Amino acid sequence: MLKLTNVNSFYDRSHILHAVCLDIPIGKVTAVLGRNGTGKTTLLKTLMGLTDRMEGQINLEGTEIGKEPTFRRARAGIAYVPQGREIIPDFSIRENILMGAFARPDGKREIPELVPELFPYLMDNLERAGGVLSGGQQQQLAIARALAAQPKIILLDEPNEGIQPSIVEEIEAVIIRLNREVGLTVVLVEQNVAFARQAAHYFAMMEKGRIVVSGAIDELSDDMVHRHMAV
Ligand SMILES: Nc1ncnc2c1ncn2[C@@H]1O[C@H](COP(=O)(O)OP(=O)(O)OP(=O)(O)O)[C@@H](O)[C@H]1O
Repeated sequence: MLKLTNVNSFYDRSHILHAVCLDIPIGKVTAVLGRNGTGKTTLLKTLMGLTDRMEGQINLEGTEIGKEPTFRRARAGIAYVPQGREIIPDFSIRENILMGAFARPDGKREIPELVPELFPYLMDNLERAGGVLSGGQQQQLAIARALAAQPKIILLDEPNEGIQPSIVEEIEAVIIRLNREVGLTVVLVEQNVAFARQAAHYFAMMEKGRIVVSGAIDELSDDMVHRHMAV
């Protein structure tokens, strides 16, 4: 279990997450849902230690990690694919992928073995600059970079945002495979409820920095979606 207990999180003096308690089961997909600005990205950043300050506990399979710096959380097996992807445009595909390898437990810098299978385009174009890729290819690259750390848990922030529809289905299929076939634990921030229902086992709905309802995905009712996600 990745377990958050009474987590409060801050940017400078702005108090964004309020008393968040959430159990994220290992080996499953948990979807984090909610309107824009409700703190979904902040929840992922807090798990990575990327907000200015946090109070409360984050426990990963019995070890408290809430006070650890980001690189130790990465070494502990948590990888982060940020919203907007944050590819370095002047670095090649290879260099962008290998940036993720800094957190590999054995210190090796290698293209992860899943890349040829999941993202053949990237494998065939390793020397191309990251900046010339389409949004969908950059999303693939950001996932490949996360996999280079050999993570146990992958945090995905709106992986389909701004991606052409033809590639959305490919990315969705990869996310499902990463869980069902590779066995990764996935925390998925998602606006597309249909995909969340398809991919996730559990959900957490956020409103104003709080988790207002959570549970098994088949307990996510249309009424909850309407109440907490309609604009
Ligand atoms: N670096 C920052 N400094 C101060 N406030 C911030 C910062 N980043 C985000 N916020 C604020 O924190 C709140 C939650 O933002 P967050 O990005 O976590 O929401 P979100 O649910 O992920 O929204 P979106 O779907 O738009 O990404 C918002 O009010 C936002 O303005």
